[in-house]
Amino acid sequence: MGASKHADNVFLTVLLQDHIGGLQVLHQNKWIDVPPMPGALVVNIGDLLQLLSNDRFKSVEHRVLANRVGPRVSVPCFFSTGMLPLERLYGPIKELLSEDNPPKYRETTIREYTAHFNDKGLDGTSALTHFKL
Ligand SMILES: O=C(O)CCC(=O)C(=O)O
Ligand SMILES: [Fe+2]
Repeated sequence: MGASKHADNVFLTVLLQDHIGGLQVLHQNKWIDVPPMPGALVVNIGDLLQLLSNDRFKSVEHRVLANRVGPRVSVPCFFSTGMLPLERLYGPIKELLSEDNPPKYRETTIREYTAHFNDKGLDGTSALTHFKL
């Protein structure tokens, strides 16, 4: 199993890796290995937390290389309302906004956001761009 470059379409992901590894994060335009550590959980910021925090927290672009000795098992736990048909709107948290920090994103529902993310596919671009003001 591998995964091409993407950021998660959730608020937060908590990930348990096995000893095989293969997860890489994009840092300063370079792919960096996230070495597996026994008992450690990897916490990834997702696109929705980036949107809520008005870019204060940036979602991490990551990928998984499959060309390692396998088999590989990973257990990601995604924090989101998922596909629940909620009409609730999410946008940059009002308390964080000011004249110097105007909203960078329009409000959206998790349903709309997820639909856009899925339609777009893992083409290496950020789904957030679509919601930028
Ligand atoms: O398997 C992994 O280490 C990460 C998987 C992943 O990026 C995802 O499910 O979004
Ligand atoms: Fe991911």
